Amino acid sequence: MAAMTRTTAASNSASSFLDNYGVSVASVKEHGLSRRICLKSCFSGQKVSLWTEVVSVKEMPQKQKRNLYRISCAVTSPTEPSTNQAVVVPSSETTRTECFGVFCVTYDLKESERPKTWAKTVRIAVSGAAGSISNHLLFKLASGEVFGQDQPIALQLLGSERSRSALEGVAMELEDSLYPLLREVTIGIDPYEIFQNADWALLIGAKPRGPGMERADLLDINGQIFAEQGKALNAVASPNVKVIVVGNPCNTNALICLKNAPRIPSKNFHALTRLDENRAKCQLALKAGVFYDNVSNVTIWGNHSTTQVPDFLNAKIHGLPVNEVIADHKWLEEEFTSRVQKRGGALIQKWGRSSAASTAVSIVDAIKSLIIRTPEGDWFSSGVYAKGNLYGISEDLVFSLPCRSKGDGDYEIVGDLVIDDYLRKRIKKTEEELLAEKKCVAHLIGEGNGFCDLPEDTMLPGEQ
Ligand SMILES: NC(=O)C1=CN([C@@H]2O[C@H](COP(=O)(O)OP(=O)(O)OC[C@H]3O[C@@H](n4cnc5c(N)ncnc54)[C@H](OP(=O)(O)O)[C@@H]3O)[C@@H](O)[C@H]2O)C=CC1
Ligand SMILES: O=C([O-])CC(=O)C(=O)O
Repeated sequence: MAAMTRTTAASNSASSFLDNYGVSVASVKEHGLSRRICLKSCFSGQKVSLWTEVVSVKEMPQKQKRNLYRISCAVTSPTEPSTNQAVVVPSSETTRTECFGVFCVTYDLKESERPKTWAKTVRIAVSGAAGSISNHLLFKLASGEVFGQDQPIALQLLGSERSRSALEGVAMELEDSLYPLLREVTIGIDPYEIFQNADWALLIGAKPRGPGMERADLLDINGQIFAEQGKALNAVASPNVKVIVVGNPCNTNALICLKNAPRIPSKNFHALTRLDENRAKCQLALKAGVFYDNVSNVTIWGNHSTTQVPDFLNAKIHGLPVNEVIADHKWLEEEFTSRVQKRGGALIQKWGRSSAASTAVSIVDAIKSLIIRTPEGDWFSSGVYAKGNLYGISEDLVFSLPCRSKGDGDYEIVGDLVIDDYLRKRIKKTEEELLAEKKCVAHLIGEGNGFCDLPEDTMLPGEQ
């Protein structure tokens, strides 16, 4: 693997020194006469701020047909200034996972510019990275808008043979954007490599439903992608990785993914229903004639499909129940619900393609909801593993529910919403749909043979 390298234990104390501080050499790449060294992480501990840079690379005599490089790393800290050396052995096989272009060089700030407080790099794996949603999302992630302006980012981008060239194009645009927080970009087609040590996995890539394709076929084709990716996450991602599944049908894909990743807590898997919540807030604001930041407590129940249940009963405008602000109850029960359910399709009719920018924004919202404390009394919607919910919903599903977070990446399900007959009937319907989808993919979640008997009106929001 040309891009994979390791430091030899026999070299000297440098590799263990580097390891101790969370720094390792990720790759050595030849560019004409020069060699670019990719450091795996720039680490800042709580007690000492460290800075690492490769100051020289010297080719050593060939041994067993491999090049050895002696890399001198200057590692300095306020308390422990030191210079060490490590020997790096690039292996001879070739892989398609590699650090990209400018991201293979050491990030090199002047002493006076070195931030004192930067945290350990957050590793974000993104699948479907050359697709439309990613084209908006990646730049938001790299800019610091999501994780904060003192948080270095590594983007690990998963594509396929199909998108290989486009993926390089994406990485070139990231290069040209000169984001100071973006320390690494790796691109590749093997989830076992791209998901290595991922702290977040944003699973966007999925096959769109083609003309004449049955939903059952879509469930099976995409289910296989998510089963494989679940296995890869299980094998190589951070044990506490947070996974947001966007690729449709996202609830069932998320269920497949978590069932194939037993090492990772099921709680860490989400299906994106935040776009639906945002759409619902917008419609309520429009009807009430208020700006949308006055709308809160909006829940999307169930599946990201046209059976989803946008909840106006528990929602609030200006802190008041929606029912008290919008007198037109017929509109709420009929038009509002259907508008939110079909908003994706309405947009496709206008644009000629499905929501990409607003989906990227909603992924950002979904991440922020987990890393920032939920405002007192409010909640957000996410498709989560429905274990321990207080609403009598089948446990073994990924179901959109009201959630609240302390901002530590974790969340709890909010258990005290009012469910009236109107809501109950509709929640039942979306639950039945998810149970039917689950039966279709039984073969992908270790529950025997898949058998598909889907309700006729099962659709994605973008289908009409
Ligand atoms: N949950 C939600 O709220 C929303 C979900 N979505 C869903 O997100 C997904 C991505 O949307 P978007 O980025 O607009 O789509 P694009 O078509 O622009 O990109 C999708 C990517 O999926 C990958 N892919 C994986 N397997 C296949 C396959 N068998 N055939 C074709 N492409 C494949 C492709 O990348 P590669 O070749 O690199 O694998 C492609 O770049 C879709 O499933 C869409 O339905 C969209 C909007 C909202
Ligand atoms: O159906 C689609 O692919 C798009 C989608 O999920 C949405 O707009 O909510």
